[in-house]
Amino acid sequence: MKIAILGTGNLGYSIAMGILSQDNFNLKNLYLTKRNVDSLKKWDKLPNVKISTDNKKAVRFSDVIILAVQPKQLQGVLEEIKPQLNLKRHTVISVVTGRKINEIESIIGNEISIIRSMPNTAISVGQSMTCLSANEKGKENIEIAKSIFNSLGKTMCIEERLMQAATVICASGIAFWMRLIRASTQGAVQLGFDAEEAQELSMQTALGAASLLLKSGNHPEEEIDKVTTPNGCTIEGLNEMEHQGLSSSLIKGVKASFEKINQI
Ligand SMILES: NC(=O)C1=CN([C@@H]2O[C@H](COP(=O)(O)OP(=O)(O)OC[C@H]3O[C@@H](n4cnc5c(N)ncnc54)[C@H](O)[C@@H]3O)[C@@H](O)[C@H]2O)C=CC1
Ligand SMILES: O=C(O)[C@@H]1CCC=N1
Repeated sequence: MKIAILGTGNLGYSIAMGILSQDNFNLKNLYLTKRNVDSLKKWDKLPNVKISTDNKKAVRFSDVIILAVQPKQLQGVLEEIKPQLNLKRHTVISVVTGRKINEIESIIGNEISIIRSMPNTAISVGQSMTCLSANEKGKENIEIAKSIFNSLGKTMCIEERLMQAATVICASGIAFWMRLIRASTQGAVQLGFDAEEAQELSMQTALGAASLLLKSGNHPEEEIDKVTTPNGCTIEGLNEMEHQGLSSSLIKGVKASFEKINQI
């Protein structure tokens, strides 16, 4: 696969990290662009990686174009690369928050494959949850996007109207879960563990909880029932957390994030 990432900032960098660290990724060339390429220099020596500020050149040398710039930068980049786009050859994948497929089509047309995608930063370690939607032409090439993002985690094809919600749950969700892990770590320190041990305990326990649900297919409450000994310490802690608004604050946070994303 010949892939270009236009705008290799936080998210673009994470995607590049993921692609370059997966041994089984079918990569021929990876073209990375950004305005100041200094932070990408360490990859310049890799034989299949090219670093540049030149978006047009990156498009000419690639088949899959991943757009990873800020929302306000997208229009300029699309206008710049439009003359280089080949309707048969190129698949354009946008990971830009809040920019709809029809906005992209209004600049580069609807005869080219356009896939709107929302990965999260766990893509750098091959564990992203990535949602995908495509325009009519893009539906023919959705397998290309799936093969890229399935190599870097899991994918789900969704209706485009749900893309903002998916962004909150999966992309912002990484930050939400980090805070929960940090809070649990702080609790463990208060109970006597040193900071490093506390974080390891919290991280592995979070991974174990998610793995239990993934492997068993069970509802979280079914697993909670197995842990909550009657009159025991788990239900005592859980009920106190709920009295303090744990579930309610998470749901309100998700809603606030969703309201904000609709203003971006
Ligand atoms: N799914 C997720 O987990 C996340 C998604 N995002 C979304 O991803 C997009 C990028 O966000 P970040 O990576 O945080 O932004 P960023 O500002 O770190 O990266 C954007 C990059 O684009 C480059 N750039 C700007 N104009 C350019 C141009 N004309 N040609 C080539 N490169 C250009 C900049 O130099 C910068 O390196 C945004 O739409 C953001 O909302 C951001 C963070 C996390
Ligand atoms: O915070 C944001 O607006 C972006 C979109 C999802 C993750 N980061």
